[in-house]
Amino acid sequence: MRSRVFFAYSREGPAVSELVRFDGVVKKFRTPRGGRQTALDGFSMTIPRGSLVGLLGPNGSGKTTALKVLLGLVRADQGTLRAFGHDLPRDQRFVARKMGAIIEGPAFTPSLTGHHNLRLLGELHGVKKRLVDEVLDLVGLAEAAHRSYSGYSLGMKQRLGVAAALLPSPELLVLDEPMNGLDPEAVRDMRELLVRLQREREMTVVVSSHILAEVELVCDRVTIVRHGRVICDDSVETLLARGPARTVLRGPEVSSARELLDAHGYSVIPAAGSELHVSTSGPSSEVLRVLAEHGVFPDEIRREKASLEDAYIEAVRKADEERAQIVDTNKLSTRGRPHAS
Ligand SMILES: Nc1ncnc2c1ncn2[C@@H]1O[C@H](COP(=O)(O)OP(=O)(O)OP(=O)(O)O)[C@@H](O)[C@H]1O
Repeated sequence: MRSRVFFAYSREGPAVSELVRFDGVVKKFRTPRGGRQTALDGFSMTIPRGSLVGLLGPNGSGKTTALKVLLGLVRADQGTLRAFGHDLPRDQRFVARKMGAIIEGPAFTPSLTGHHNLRLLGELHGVKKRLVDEVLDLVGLAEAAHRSYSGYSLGMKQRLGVAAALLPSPELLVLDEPMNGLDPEAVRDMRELLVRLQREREMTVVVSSHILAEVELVCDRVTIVRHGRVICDDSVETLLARGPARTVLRGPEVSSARELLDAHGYSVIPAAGSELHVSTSGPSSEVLRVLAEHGVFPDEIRREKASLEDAYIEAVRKADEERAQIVDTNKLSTRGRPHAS
């Protein structure tokens, strides 16, 4: 039989396939100088039940704010948010019981052991000691459970954070940058843990991250946020299939090729071994034509499948282009408007 921790599937009748839906959510913060900082600007996304969602976006794009709104830590100014078939913030208390989270790093008492820290948190949720042992085991900290938290590595601290988030037996686990600052081994442990929670425990997991290669490996869905708006909310498969292909150029002339292609609006990433990765929605021959017209001839050219990084950079570039066009159009229409007399 399933343990109590994870026996959390819908008791409200048929399973809701869409666990969360943000629709046009707006959040503006007051700044110390009395201004307004827009963190969410019509934010819309869905979280399907059972998915492992990667929430991506540049620093300050609104990821943490969106997660805080979902968790009831911040109140939206406009828009609608539904979770588990309930409206938020109206039914926040009901929905809160179904979610576990780490936002901006968990706070633990350094002098206490991992086990003791969790016992104290467990008392808040009214959970039994057995459950504390179970979550510690699940995150791979059973052996280190009775060591003091201050001696834990960063990876162990992050996993203890996940263990704490699992204490309320959540259906939805929300983790803000759980892989931040971890070494490759700890990243791998965290990746395996997330996949296990999703596949074996049937949990829905949302992770915000800047580590695109990891997101590509573990997530089945990606939401990209830019300037408080969602510019892509899709399965990783669809995003990669729809995204640009990559033309790889190699040779001594790649730095001039980079300048040229940059100037022609291509997304260009320099890589190791004098390689240049060029995201292209059209055929590689278009890239070669631009180079040849300027007398630049790479030694080697090959075409590769795009990575999530290519798709991400392309999505952000397109969104910025569209935004710049809207700004230009607004400027023109303001200039063209007759002055009030
Ligand atoms: N409490 C607050 N008061 C004022 N401004 C805030 C507050 N919280 C967030 N912001 C601003 O809202 C915007 C979005 O911030 P948020 O933390 O949601 O971004 P993020 O995508 O999570 O960034 P990062 O990747 O750096 O964690 C930023 O401009 C930030 O400075």
